[in-house]
Amino acid sequence: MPHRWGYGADNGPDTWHEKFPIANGPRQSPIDIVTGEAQYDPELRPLTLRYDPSVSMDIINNGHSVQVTFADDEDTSTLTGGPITGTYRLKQFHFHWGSSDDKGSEHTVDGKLYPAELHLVHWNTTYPNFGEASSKSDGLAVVGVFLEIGDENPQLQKVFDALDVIKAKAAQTSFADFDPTMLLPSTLDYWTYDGSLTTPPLLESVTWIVCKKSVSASSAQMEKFRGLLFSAEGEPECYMVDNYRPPQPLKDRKVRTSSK
Ligand SMILES: Cc1cc(C)cc(S(N)(=O)=O)c1
Ligand SMILES: [Zn+2]
Repeated sequence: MPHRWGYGADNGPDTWHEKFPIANGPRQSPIDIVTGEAQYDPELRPLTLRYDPSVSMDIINNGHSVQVTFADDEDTSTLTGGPITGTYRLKQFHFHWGSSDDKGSEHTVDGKLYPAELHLVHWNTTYPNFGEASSKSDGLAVVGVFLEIGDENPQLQKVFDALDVIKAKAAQTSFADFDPTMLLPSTLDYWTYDGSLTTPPLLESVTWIVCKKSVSASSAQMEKFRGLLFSAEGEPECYMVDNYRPPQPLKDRKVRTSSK
């Protein structure tokens, strides 16, 4: 059985470079966002996120995260504006979280870790499909939203309620009529930089758009993420926690901000 990548001691982020040498590439993600060094760019436009709940399909435990997938054969749910040109189509969203509330996000802000991070993944429709786009330098755009411990989040509760039936790796269930707009913060000011997928194959094809404002989740809701398993049915149980890559070197990149 191939030695699959993961987040454990013997297959975690520090080992990924062995099979995916791009792990040490020039535009890897996530990064620590140093707010004082982010450059305000007046040419950055507001984000336009137009999501249609009718194209949400199912929710899956993919062995690395919990992911909600969308039908992406038309421009039904799109990202335009912001730092990108053209139209990017929503493909899926997923989360990264910790084993406790003091860690879990992938991006950090002035060294601060959040308990979780939502990633809304979009692909550039100048390419024929997600697979083709994922290998192009301008192929993907991922909107990151931090989760903070606070009031229970009724919109997120629909995601948490589905987790009981997808506990093990490869489990999935239908997840229709979900509007991811409800997961977004009230204002969409953002930082943006050129980066990569944060898990293998770590392709350097992502324009990252990290929202400055976070959304809330209660500690009890966060605990539900931690009941998921990395392991499949019939395998020794391994709880899905700490599925985040730590910040990577900024190297020759600048982070821009949409607001002063
Ligand atoms: C492997 C991978 C695939 C996708 C679509 C998105 C990511 S991430 N965590 O960079 O948003 C990783
Ligand atoms: Zn992610």
